[in-house]
Amino acid sequence: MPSFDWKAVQKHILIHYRWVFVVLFLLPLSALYDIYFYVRSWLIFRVNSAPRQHGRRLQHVQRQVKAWHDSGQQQHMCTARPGWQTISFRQAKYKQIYTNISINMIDILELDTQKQTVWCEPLVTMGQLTATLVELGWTVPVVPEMDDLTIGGLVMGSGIETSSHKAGLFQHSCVSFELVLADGSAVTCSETENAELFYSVPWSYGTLGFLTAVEIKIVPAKRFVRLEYRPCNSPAQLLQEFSDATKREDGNQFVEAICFTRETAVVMVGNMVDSAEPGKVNCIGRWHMPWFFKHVESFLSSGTAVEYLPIRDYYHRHTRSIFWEIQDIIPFGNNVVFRWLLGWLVPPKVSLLKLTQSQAIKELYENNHFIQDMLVPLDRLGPALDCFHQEVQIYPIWLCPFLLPSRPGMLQSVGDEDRFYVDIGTYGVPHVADFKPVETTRRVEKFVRENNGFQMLYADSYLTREEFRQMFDHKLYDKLRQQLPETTKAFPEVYDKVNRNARI
Ligand SMILES: Cc1cc2nc3c(=O)[nH]c(=O)nc-3n(C[C@H](O)[C@H](O)[C@H](O)COP(=O)(O)OP(=O)(O)OC[C@H]3O[C@@H](n4cnc5c(N)ncnc54)[C@H](O)[C@@H]3O)c2cc1C
Ligand SMILES: NC(=O)C1=CN([C@@H]2O[C@H](COP(=O)(O)OP(=O)(O)OC[C@H]3O[C@@H](n4cnc5c(N)ncnc54)[C@H](OP(=O)(O)O)[C@@H]3O)[C@@H](O)[C@H]2O)C=CC1
Ligand SMILES: CC(C)=CCC[C@@H](C)[C@H]1CC[C@H]2C3=C(CC[C@]12C)[C@@]1(C)CC[C@H](O)C[C@@H]1CC3
Repeated sequence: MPSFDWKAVQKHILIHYRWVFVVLFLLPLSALYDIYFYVRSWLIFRVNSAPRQHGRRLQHVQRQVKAWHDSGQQQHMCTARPGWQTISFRQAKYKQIYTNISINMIDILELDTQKQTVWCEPLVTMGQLTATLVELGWTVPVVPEMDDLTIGGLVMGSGIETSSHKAGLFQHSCVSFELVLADGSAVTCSETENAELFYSVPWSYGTLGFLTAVEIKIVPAKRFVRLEYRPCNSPAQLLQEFSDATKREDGNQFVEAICFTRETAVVMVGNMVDSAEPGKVNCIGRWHMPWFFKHVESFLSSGTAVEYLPIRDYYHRHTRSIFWEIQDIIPFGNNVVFRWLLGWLVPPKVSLLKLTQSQAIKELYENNHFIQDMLVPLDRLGPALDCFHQEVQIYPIWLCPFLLPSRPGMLQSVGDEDRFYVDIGTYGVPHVADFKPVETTRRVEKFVRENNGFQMLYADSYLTREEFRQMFDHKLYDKLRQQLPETTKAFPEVYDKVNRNARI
């Protein structure tokens, strides 16, 4: 009588019935968390207590860094933000070894409508910022999609959205940064003050100093986004439609595409408007509405169409379904009965999914899942889609164009001129026979490197240190690390924080 393989049964349940735990526990917990921080942020902003608290919090960060300095600088430093709270695929191993500096700065400090900027602390999230600004008729030029993305992570890492073909990456909307350096001094930098530091902060992953405030441009927000859906039925049609929409000078404030197969895609072009045509408003963000990407897919059969989305519904259109990742977590999540009954609790927080994932789930995502955002020159989109199709065959694919301005810093486009790039986002289960995470990812990384592209570093990066330095221009970064006080003692290099071996 063969013995019963309890471990196999347990693994099967943990993987195939994860939705039970997610629906019964994580969804309610996530909702409670969001309600608490929404009310807290609303109150703090209304009573305007944040600016006074900021000075105290800044001194707290400085004191911690000076204490590290006085204790003999035994270990590198990093922020104390728990790794499970970050919108990155893994948790940072170094947080258990380095000296953790608490930067619990989570408030919007000041909105200056004359200067048209907003001052934020680094743990302000995109959901918090849009909820505050849009109500007042303002927004920021680039609103990265997911609610829980923080200003600190989007500056020190990277941020992109469908307005990036006009406004660049999130970093290109930033006017100035306030940082605490390795000697405990607080400095501000901008294009006119400490400019080399200003250009080196983006993509530095907290290895030049601790970010304590960011000044970001604001632009007027209108009530709706007029969104035009343009189905494409061949790769050639997609490339033409997507490139024309991206390069068009006037209009097209928002451009993105979702590829549903190698042949089919929907290009979406949007513009902010103050009023909507009757009967064409789609409040896609409402709890009971379908997942956005499923709604977009329906236009492949119904043809070109125009809708008007309330602006916050548009900004966070992929949030409820975590792009399309939720289908692997709650497979029936788009079912109309589930949506009407429990849709108001969705999505589970990425942080809690990270915090509670079992070893079986981690192994499943390690060996049968691929999550990457690769940034390639727009004129290499065709070969890039061929490469992704050959290597992983994951659909949908998210395409988001962006303008990379010619500026000093880690991201240098070929020929030192402003250049259009495209973010190719692939998140899901590979459908190729011989998927091997390391070998496959390294082949894709090689394609991206050879085509003057970049890898978004929230994902698993298998680049060697040499390959990483080929992909990202370290000239100014290395100069700053030598010039800034105590920096090489205080912080590792970016590579040491983002390569796959630095994460679990
Ligand atoms: C149900 C649940 C869900 C959670 N989900 C998240 C999450 O998605 N993101 C997350 O950062 N933490 C999350 N947390 C972690 C939360 O920050 C911890 O409970 C933390 O230890 C609370 O710290 P505190 O008691 O000092 O509260 P507080 O001092 O009020 O909060 C401090 C910490 O909470 C987090 N935080 C506070 N406000 C925000 C904000 N506006 N945006 C992002 N983070 C903020 C930051 O990590 C911050 O360091 C969650 C916790 C629970 C119980
Ligand atoms: N639409 C988009 O653009 C999306 C982007 N992303 C990714 O998510 C990331 C943002 O995730 P989020 O959770 O907000 O960021 P994280 O907390 O993951 O931070 C990213 C990096 O920035 C560093 N950092 C963050 N805050 C500070 C600070 N105040 N001072 C110094 N260093 C800091 C962190 O250092 P440390 O490790 O020391 O804490 C970490 O290395 C982006 O970088 C992007 O790659 C994900 C989804 C969508
Ligand atoms: C639009 C850009 C630039 C990036 C989008 C990236 C996201 C789709 C991923 C970033 C972190 C990822 C995580 C997961 C899904 C996809 C992301 C949100 C999980 C929730 C998948 C399930 C695992 O158990 C936990 C993962 C945490 C990180």
